[in-house]
Amino acid sequence: MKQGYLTLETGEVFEGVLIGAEKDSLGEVVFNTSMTGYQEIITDPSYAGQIITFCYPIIGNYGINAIDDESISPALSGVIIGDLCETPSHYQSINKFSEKLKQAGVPGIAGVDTRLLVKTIRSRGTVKGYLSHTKKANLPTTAKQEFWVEKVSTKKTQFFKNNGHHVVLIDFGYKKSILNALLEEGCAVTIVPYNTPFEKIKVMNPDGVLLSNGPGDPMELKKWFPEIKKVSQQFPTLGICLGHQLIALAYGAKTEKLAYGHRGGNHPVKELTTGKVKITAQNHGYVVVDESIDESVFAVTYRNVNDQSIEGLKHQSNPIQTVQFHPEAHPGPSDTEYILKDFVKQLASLGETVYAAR
Ligand SMILES: NC(=O)CC[C@H](N)C(=O)O
Repeated sequence: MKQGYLTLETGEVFEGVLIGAEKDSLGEVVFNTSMTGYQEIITDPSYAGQIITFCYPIIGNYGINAIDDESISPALSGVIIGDLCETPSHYQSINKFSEKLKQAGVPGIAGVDTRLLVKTIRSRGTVKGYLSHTKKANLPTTAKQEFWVEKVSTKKTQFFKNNGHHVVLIDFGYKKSILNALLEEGCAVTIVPYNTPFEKIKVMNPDGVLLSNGPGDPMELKKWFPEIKKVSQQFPTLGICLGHQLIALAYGAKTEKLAYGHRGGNHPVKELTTGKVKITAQNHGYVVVDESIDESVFAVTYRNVNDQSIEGLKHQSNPIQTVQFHPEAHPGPSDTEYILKDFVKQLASLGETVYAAR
């Protein structure tokens, strides 16, 4: 195995051995604290452009199976792990973690002191890093700014037939588990590209619309805020993660970047109406700014127990709900799967809703 290096823009260099695809890679170095679920994590399109550090020390031990991919292929820029297991043991395993990376063209580095790296990111804030086979004094500055949503969103509209309500899923980089959750509830689902205008969605005559998760800074989608607002004014709407941020922005709120993001499977979130705490799966670097919420338009429904950040919003008069966390889980706890179920259930009761004048 070849020696490799991770150079952070703040100057620290971490050594290890290169795994996966043989290529250098630049990305935002983030960390995920989940103890399981590496397959779902590397295939979550929201990680496009990022290099993930796995906090859990052993990765690859239960292999890769045929069912847990969250997308067609990993879109992330790299992985950083402690111990790589090359002898997986699980009855469903069909591949090795390192092989999966190689096949997807994703480079990685193993044998890294991930504990020290995570401590570094926690003190520095999220930093850019460069994965390569040589030590670098500086990060490449020539890399062009990518628009990751464009890369991971579907190019074509896709239809999934079913007997229940028709939901349009706007694909900013959706996780397969969101689609599966809708299909399990009996929904017919139409997946549309991220840049589908309101008029086109209107013609599809959905019973509800779901705005998916996705990579990058939500402000990159500024051009689409008016369309998103129109969609939510016309149809019962649920926003998940990036979808949550986009709806907030479309109504005039602001987002900001967290110091080092929430990524993991045990983020406690308080439901404000009941005081109950749910344990959630999370993966986000941006949050909606508290002070920017117009409370006559949106009520805050959930808050993160650790840092009090906004985790959910509900429109004061229309059926628009958003969550910053991932109710579809995969990986992570299913405490909040009722959010997707309730979204579908309310479509039944809404029928021909007469919307309040806005
Ligand atoms: N999972 C997501 O949808 C992530 C949303 C956004 N890209 C963020 O990092 O905050």
